[in-house]
Amino acid sequence: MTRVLATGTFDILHPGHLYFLEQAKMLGDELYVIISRDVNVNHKPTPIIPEKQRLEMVSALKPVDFALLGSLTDYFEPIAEIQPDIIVLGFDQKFQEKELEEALNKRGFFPKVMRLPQIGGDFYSSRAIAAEIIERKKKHRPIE
Ligand SMILES: Cc1cc2nc3c(=O)[nH]c(=O)nc-3n(C[C@H](O)[C@H](O)[C@H](O)COP(=O)(O)O)c2cc1C
Ligand SMILES: Nc1ncnc2c1ncn2[C@@H]1O[C@H](COP(=O)(O)OP(=O)(O)OP(=O)(O)O)[C@@H](O)[C@H]1O
Repeated sequence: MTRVLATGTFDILHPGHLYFLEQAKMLGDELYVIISRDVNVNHKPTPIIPEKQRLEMVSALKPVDFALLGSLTDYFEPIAEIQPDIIVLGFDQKFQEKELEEALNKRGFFPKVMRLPQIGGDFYSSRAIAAEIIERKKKHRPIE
């Protein structure tokens, strides 16, 4: 049994997320997904969708066997529980493969870390969807 782990915010779901999770699942037999905690999303605007709802939606996706909320304080805590054989990184995740692998090795974990590709599409990004909603709202605002 090969256990794959993917991580992310998954705020407003789109086919880019689905592609990422499908590719991840194809690398092994079971796919675990860690959902970022609201308080830990500091590298971009705070998610619109609260963490429990993000978890509920990701859990329901076909490639996902088990999704869970991440730790509030220690990113290595869920890794110890899950014991993944492979950790996948998305095309835009800031972690570097080698650095992450070294940090994991220091703590006694030896998964393979792999970077997955991007799939293009106009609304294949949560922020692009949010930006479009704001633009349309502006256009349809009645003239005062
Ligand atoms: C190996 C690994 C473990 C992670 N564990 C947690 C965690 O326990 N709690 C959390 O809030 N975020 C955790 N994250 C962070 C994210 O889920 C995500 O990578 C981060 O928010 C940036 O990616 P995004 O912009 O695609 O959401 C982890 C990330 C990695 C790579
Ligand atoms: N178009 C895409 N193609 C492939 N992977 C994607 C795509 N969009 C998101 N992902 C991956 O899905 C995971 C979760 O992504 P995240 O929650 O950051 O969504 P996002 O749409 O990239 O968000 P934002 O637009 O706010 O940056 C990340 O690993 C990310 O690389």
